Parts: sequence; structure tokens; C-alpha cells
Amino acid sequence: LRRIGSRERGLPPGPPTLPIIGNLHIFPTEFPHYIFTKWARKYGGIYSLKLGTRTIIVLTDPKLVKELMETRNASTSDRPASHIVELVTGGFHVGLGRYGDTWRTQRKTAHAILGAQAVARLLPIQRAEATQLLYDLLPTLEGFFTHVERYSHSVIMSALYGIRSPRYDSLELTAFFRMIHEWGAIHEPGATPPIDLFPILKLVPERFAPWKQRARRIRQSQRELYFALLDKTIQRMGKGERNGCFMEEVLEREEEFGFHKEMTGYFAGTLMEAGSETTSSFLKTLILCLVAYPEVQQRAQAEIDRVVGAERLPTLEDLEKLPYIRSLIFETHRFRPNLPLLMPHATTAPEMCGGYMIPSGSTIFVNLWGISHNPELYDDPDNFVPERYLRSENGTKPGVDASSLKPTLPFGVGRRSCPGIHLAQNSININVINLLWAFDFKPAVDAEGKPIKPDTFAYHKGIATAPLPFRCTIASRSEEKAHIIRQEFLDAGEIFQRFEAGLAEESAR
Ligand code: HEM
Repeated sequence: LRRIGSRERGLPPGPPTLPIIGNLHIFPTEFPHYIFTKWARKYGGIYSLKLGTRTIIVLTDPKLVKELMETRNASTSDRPASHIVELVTGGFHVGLGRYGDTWRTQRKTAHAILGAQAVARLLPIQRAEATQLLYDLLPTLEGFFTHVERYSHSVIMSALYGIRSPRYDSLELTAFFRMIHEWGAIHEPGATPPIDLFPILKLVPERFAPWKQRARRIRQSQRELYFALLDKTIQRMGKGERNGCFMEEVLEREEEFGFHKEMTGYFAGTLMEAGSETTSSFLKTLILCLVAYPEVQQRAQAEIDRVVGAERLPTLEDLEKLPYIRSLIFETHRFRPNLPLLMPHATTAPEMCGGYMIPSGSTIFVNLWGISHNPELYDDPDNFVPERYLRSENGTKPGVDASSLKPTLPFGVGRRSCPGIHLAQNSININVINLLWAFDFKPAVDAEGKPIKPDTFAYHKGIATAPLPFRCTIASRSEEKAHIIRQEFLDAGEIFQRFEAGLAEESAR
């Protein structure tokens, strides 16, 4: 018993452990990437933590990340066991599910519907939604978060179910955010007893286990939402009113894909979870950085003015001629990644890495934050400097061997890397060029008229980060541009209509 909690021989080094609990007493409950990075500077590019009998490996060396997570991804593609995930989703969560047949079937289907060519057919609605974002922002002095969140959610709803969310207070959107808030809260440290460390807790009867009741409520609200949305798609298809959304294809090829109704419902619902807030938090970070770094904003605007001019909205094709703006996008991912530790993977076989033993069943964190803020790899890593990506593909400083890095690292590694990358990149690209073309983003001013410096560290504290609400002013760059936006929004009406069949009256435009 005394051995429990201590580091087994051959494991990578790490902070000193206590009997039974290991490193549980120092395991970070907020902003884990900060402390993981501090430990990486002390214990190296691979280190370990013990939580009871569980082993956690933290990788901050890009070479080891590539070696273990890409080259040997056959044994590093599981997710850590989670009783709560099991209770709530019954093992059907595409992002949190275990590495097995269900996940393989879902993942193959995700590739079929989310490949670069497949998502191109959604571009018209994605562009129309981005135009609505500009339109919504025109009169906005403050409170712009809701518009960005609406955009992001509406795109994923349209893409999956063919049903958009024209308004922030539409029924489906409100239900989704209520559910996602509760779902996120139950994962927070301390929200449940350490069931995964002490599985005997699973046996506690529900009347003595409030967390079980909570999990049941979340399960119920997820099912209500996911299956109702799926039913709407089925009904629309029944009437012959197709709009090219992904679930039409999945439903049509259900048998071929190896799906059944339960799996189909969760597949779509959990893709919606993964795809909604990620894009909006990127766009919030972008605006935060534009406000905090006005010289970057000016340089990006000068570039877009030169290439696009003031007479038309930019298009994705323009991006090829906008190298500074492409660098700005990479730098936003590097500076404040959405998932600074990606999502934890788990091993299904023993492995050796960097000369150390990694037991089967270990949890692996890729410390993206520690990599992208490493001064040995990047000049001045704590500053927002898009120019670094003009100098080298990975933004690294001269003389660094960057062969293990890739600009898409913020979307993950190996077999669990983000299948929504093409849809996400289209959204990011369209909106970044639109926003820079259309608006000036400036700090809000205090009562004495002095600009309030935005805090680029004011973020949510969990494993998925997003800026906390902040104030800024958003002003149209010219009346001519405002006019173009209003006109384009009106012209998009026809596209919107195809994604509004079956919307409740309260949710309509
Ligand atoms: C800015 C936007 C996005 C970023 C930065 C992002 C990033 C990530 C990252 C880091 C992971 C974990 C990868 C790993 O474990 O190695 C992930 C997983 C995932 N993402 Fe994204 N993502 C974004 C948007 C989207 C969108 C729009 C969708 C849906 C269409 C999506 C669907 C998923 C799914 C389903 C997974 C789980 C994959 C699995 O476990 O097999 N993501 N994403």
C-alpha cells in the first residue's frame, strides 16, 4: 500500500510525491498549462506525475511529441477513462470516447463528412453567417461576445442539421448553452469525488451521490436536444427539403457507416459540442489581440486595403495574397491556443519515450502552451508578433530545428487530431479578413476618457480556454463599407431561408 502514489522505477522524473495520493495535492485545479510549463522548465521535455495509481505524462519537447503521438499513434490514441463521460453519454462521445470500435466508426464518418472538399459545399452558408456577424456588429458598441457566439453556433448547427440560429436567444441556442454550461461544470476539479481514482465510489447509490443525479440531468438535457434536432432533419428530408447539411448524408448512409439511431444522435450532438465554442473563442482572442496590439491591426488593415480595396467584401481567394494576415492567424493560435494542453490522450500499450518507460493506461498531456511559449524556440514568445511567421513556417527563431513542429499543432496530434479543422479554418479565415476589412477595434475608455488597457491574460481557467468578457469599441471603417455590409446581408436572405425551415417562431429572424 505504501508504494501507491510513488513514482515507479523507469518513469520520467517529476515533482516529489506523497504516499497514496502521489502528486494529487499539487495538481493544478486552474490554468493547468501554466504550472505544467513551470514544471517542464524544471523537469524537462518529458516528466511524470502520479495521482494515486494513475500515471500522467507531460510532453513539452516537440521531438518527443512527434515520436510518441504521431509515429506511435497506434498506442497513444485512447482518452483517459472517465466515469462521468460514461454515465452521461453511454460511451458515444466522439471526442471523449474510448479508443475502440464505436469511436473508429464515428471517426471514419467524421472524415467522410468533414474533409476539405466536403466542407466546401457549406461555404455559402458560412459566408452568409459571417456577413450577419458583420451586420450584427455594425451598431455594437459593447457586448459583442453574443454575436460571435451566435455566429459560431449557427454555422455548426447549419453544417450538421441544416438548421441555423438567426438570433442569440433562439430556443436551440439557449438550450445548448445551458446544457454546455452544466456539462462543463461537472468536469471542473472538485465538482465530483475522485471516482476515476477510487472506482469503488461508483457503487454509491444515487440517493447518496448528488453527482450521479447531476449526471442524469445532463444526460437528459443532452438527449432532448440532440435527438430533437436530428428528428427535425429527418422530417425535413421526409418533405424533400434538403439543404446539403452533413447529417442528411449520415442518415442516408447510416447502415453503410455502421450507425444506429443512438449513435447517430450522439455523433451529431457531440460534434456540435466540439465545433461551437472553439471557433468563437478563437475570434474573441483575435479581437482581444487586435485591441491590445494596435500596430498589428494597422499593418493587417493596410495589407487588406491594398489587396481588396473598399468597394467589395473580401473573399477566401484573397487570402493567398495576404501573407501578413495569414501570419496573424498562426500567431493567434500560438499566443493563446484554444486548448493549451490539447485534449488528454491515453496509452493502450507500454511504450518507451526519451529513454523512459510509459506504462499502458497512462494519461498523456501535450503541453502546447509550454512549446509555443518556449524562449528556446521562439523569440520574445510572450509577445504577439505575427511577423515571426513571415520569417519561418513555424515562426521559430533562426537556427532552431523545427522539423518536429507543424503550424496545425493547435488542432492536435495523431489519430485524435481535430477532424473539424477544415470547417474551423474556413470560419476563421473568412471572419478574420472580414473583420479587419470592416472595423476598427479600439480599447474602451474609462470615465475620464482614458483607454482601458485590455488584459490578455483574463481567460477562463479550464482546459478549454476563452477570453473573459472584455470591453472595446468596434467602429465601421467607413460609411461606404457599412453600406456594403447591409446590402450583402439583404442579399444573403435567400441562402438563410434554406436553413430556416422548421424554426420555431421565437427563434426566427
Ligand atoms: C478554432 C477551432 C478549433 C480548434 C483550435 C480545435 C482544436 C482541437 C483540438 C486541439 C482537439 C484535440 C486533439 C487531440 O486530442 O490531439 C480537437 C478535437 C476535436 N475537434 Fe476540434 N478544434 C476546432 C474546431 C472544431 C470544429 C469546428 C469541429 C467540428 C466540426 C471540431 C471537432 C472536433 C472533434 C470531434 C474532436 C475530437 C476528435 C477525437 O477525439 O477523435 N473541432 N479539436
